[in-house]
Amino acid sequence: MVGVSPKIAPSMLSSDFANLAGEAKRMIDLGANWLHMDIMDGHFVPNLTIGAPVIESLRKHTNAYLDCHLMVTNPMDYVDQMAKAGASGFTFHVEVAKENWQELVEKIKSAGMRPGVALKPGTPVEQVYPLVEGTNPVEMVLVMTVEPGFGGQKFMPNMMDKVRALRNKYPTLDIEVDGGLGPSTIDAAAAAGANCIVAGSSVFGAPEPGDVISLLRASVKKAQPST
Ligand SMILES: O=C(CO)[C@@H](O)[C@H](O)COP(=O)(O)O
Repeated sequence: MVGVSPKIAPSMLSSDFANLAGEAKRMIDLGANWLHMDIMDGHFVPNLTIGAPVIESLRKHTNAYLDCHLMVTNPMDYVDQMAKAGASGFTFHVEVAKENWQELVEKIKSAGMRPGVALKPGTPVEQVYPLVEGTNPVEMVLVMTVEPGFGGQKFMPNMMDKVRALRNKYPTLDIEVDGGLGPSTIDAAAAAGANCIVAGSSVFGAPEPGDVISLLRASVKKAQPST
């Protein structure tokens, strides 16, 4: 397997939102590569979290890569505001972009963000292939390993078939997994080929979050020895 570098991205959904800047700094100081930001609209998923104003506030306190996962029904409406707010990555859901993903990817890139596509557990992996292979491809695929909407859910091991299929087809693609990742599930995800690891409750709920971040990274490195 060609090496793709590990990116450990604590999900800030599990952080203390009242102290977001402090929590972000704590995660970066403990070795996180990215900060994973869950944007929800209360429609695509049955939960509401943060939007561009909070990203804009956080951006004043950190230079970190803000890996934004848009769990929204109309991602196109969010591109300009997220770029202006300081988002680094913009990952939209394939389920709501079947008609306009080419225009959407173009717009995300033009706005200076890195495009990614996410898929829910019930969505066949084949649906994202055209987005990875197009002339204007996405740069990351996010395989949801829980139903999107809430932290603290149980990892779905059968999603590893999707990760394996993606890694076999695309040796250098960034493949992210999100939901239920922690010390007991990381080895399965890493062995399947995931290199970008989102982890919320396992990091923020640990007595030593830095140890969990290190363990997640070590597992990805072990599975991909050339990184
Ligand atoms: O996108 C989501 C939930 O929709 C995730 O980013 C969760 O926040 C991950 O939390 P844990 O499962 O790691 O607690």
